[in-house]
Amino acid sequence: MAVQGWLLVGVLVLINGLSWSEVATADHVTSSFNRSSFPAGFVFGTASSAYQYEGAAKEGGKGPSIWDTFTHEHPEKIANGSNGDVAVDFYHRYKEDVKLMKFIGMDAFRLSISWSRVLPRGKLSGGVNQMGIAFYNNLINELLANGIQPYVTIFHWDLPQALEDEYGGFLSPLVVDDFRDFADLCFKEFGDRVKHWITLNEPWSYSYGGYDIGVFAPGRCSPWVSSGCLGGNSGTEPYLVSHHLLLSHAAAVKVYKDKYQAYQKGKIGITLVCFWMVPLSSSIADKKAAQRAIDFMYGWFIDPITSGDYPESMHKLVGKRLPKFTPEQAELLKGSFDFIGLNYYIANYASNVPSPNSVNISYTNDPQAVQTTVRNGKTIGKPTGVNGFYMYPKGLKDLLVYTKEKYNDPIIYITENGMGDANNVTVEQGIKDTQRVYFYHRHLLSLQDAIEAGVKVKGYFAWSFLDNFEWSSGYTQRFGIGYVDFNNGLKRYPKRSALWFKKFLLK
Ligand SMILES: N=C(CCCS[C@@H]1CC(=O)N(Cc2ccccc2)C1=O)N[C@@H]1O[C@H](CO[C@@H]2OC[C@@H](O)[C@H](O)[C@H]2O)[C@@H](O)[C@H](O)[C@H]1O
Repeated sequence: MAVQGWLLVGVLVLINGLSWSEVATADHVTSSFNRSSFPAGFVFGTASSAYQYEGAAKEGGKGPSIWDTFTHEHPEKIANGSNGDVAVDFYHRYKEDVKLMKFIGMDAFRLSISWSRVLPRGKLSGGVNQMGIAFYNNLINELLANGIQPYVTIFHWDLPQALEDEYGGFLSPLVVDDFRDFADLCFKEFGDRVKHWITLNEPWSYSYGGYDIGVFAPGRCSPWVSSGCLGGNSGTEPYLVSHHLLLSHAAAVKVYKDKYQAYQKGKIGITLVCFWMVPLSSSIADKKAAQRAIDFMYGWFIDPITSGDYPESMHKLVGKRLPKFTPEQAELLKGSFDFIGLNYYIANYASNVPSPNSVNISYTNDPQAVQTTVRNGKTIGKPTGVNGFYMYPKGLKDLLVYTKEKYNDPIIYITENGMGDANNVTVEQGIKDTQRVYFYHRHLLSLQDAIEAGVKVKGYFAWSFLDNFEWSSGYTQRFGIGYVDFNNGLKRYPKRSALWFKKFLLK
């Protein structure tokens, strides 16, 4: 749908008996809360990832990724057996979509590079796919031509299948040099225009999803966790994979700082995810359990890149199963970022597990903390369209203040924040996402509180720009501020939330 279409929809909102102020009021927005409520230069954007958006899975010289393999070989692991073969066809429609981002008034767009689109065989020695390089150059140039800054994630889980086949991907230390070479290629080809780099998206999710519970590619876990896993050990492999993810991150940062940053003058960081953890009771045991839950989800990664080692609680509870950094690796990791990217979605209650499971050893069981969402019959927040996900805006501020106080007051970008709707209503109903407007309004108020508390947050990215392929949920959940009609040519429509952002972002 061209921009004119979105403009028309905007006008229709007015004609449809709802003036801006009525829409605004109806959508919990006061005209006093808007872009100017944030520091000058604060960046507002939306986020995406290659496998969830691009489609063209076998086009333009792209090689297979583990997500292409996982969705095709194990459709039972994805809702409705769907996949990212076409996704939302961003590969072909990016120019139209960039115009829509401009229509909304976004300052930036977060995208990821498909490793196997630029290096089909995963390694430099396997050859660079110039059509892949051209796609990302065209996309970056289109964004810049429309006044939108590209924030680029180098790895958003879509490992080339060739590297999984050759040495087990991130289970092997061999991945570090190949990731370093991939990152180097990205810096060389795009770094003259890309000034914000994110090495990894949510290493926690890649390890936990792919190797502890096996719901994500490559679908590994212990047999007692799930009979559907394709081999694996939930007590050891998540720790090995995260170790190699961290070493890969550090290697890429070193290359950027040694070879490019001085003259390209960009910044580099990593995106981590953390649920805020609320002790289920005021007992010391539950307060300690909440801290352990944060250590095992967030400290697992932010501790090594700030102190050069894993959290003490992980050493204590994981023991010999936790890999060790050499002194040289620790030095490479310490301070390996200019900013921290943080993805925030939900909070959970955490409570102590009094009798640890010594038989079923896994990453999930190691923290001896169980996460729930109900206390005294009341859920932790308002429900969303995603089972088990409840709104907890205060957790965003709490997580930010925790990071400021515990990790030496780093520069932070919120690189993802959003909520999902169930994909079970008509288009007309789906675009009236007043709950999402409420979600964003409340979370931006919480973000404003964090900034007022002195947290150095420099930007905020809504997940997501468009409804897209939501991993194991396929297309059954909609996270976009832009609606995609999967049953009618992937047409795009602005949701109420997109129009709310347009008003919020007016300069
Ligand atoms: N999806 C994740 C993390 C998945 C961790 S592995 C396992 C699978 C899963 O859905 N969840 C729950 C979850 C979801 C979101 C964040 C953390 C944890 C898991 O813990 N993170 C960000 O969340 C965004 C929203 O994810 C959806 O969250 C609800 C899920 O039901 C749905 O499958 C997932 O795509 C993704 O689109 C982004 O690509 C990704 O960076």
